Amino acid sequence: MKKKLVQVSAAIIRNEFGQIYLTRRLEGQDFAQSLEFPGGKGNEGETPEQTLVRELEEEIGIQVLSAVVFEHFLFEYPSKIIQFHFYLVEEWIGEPFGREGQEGIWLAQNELDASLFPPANARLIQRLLAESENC
Ligand SMILES: Nc1nc2c([nH]c(=O)n2[C@@H]2O[C@H](COP(=O)(O)OP(=O)(O)OP(=O)(O)O)[C@@H](O)[C@H]2O)c(=O)[nH]1
Ligand SMILES: [Mg+2]
Repeated sequence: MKKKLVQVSAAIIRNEFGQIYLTRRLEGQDFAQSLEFPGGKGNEGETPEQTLVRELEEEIGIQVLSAVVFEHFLFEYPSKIIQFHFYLVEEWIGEPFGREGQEGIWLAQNELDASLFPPANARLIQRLLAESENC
């Protein structure tokens, strides 16, 4: 059967100290306990940016003021293909917290570890690590 194509928007939320806000996926979700960039699946008729703004409000209670495209890419999982829309978010209102009960942490960009994330994130994390060497 043809795999379903799922649209997902997620954010690299970076503060003035070069730290990134990550959440831990909950039991019952795929990749439970993995770290993730907050975000989620698009609803019918939404643009990727609208999805991002809605998901960040729902999941971590912040209002996005600016989101810059970081990378769009496709990743094939055994059961589906995900079209990812990653944004860099450096301006927002509110203090992020796990609104759905998920743990949230701030981690220095140069301390990201791909082994703690779902496989789709590996290349993105490599890029963030490489870019953090220039800071
Ligand atoms: N948010 C997010 N999802 C990711 C990342 N990496 C990655 O493979 N994914 C996958 O992308 C999909 C995102 O869906 P999600 O579970 O966050 O969706 P959602 O917030 O709309 O939740 P729901 O489906 O429970 O309503 C999942 O299959 C998840 O495993 C990531 O860094 N952030
Ligand atoms: Mg989500």
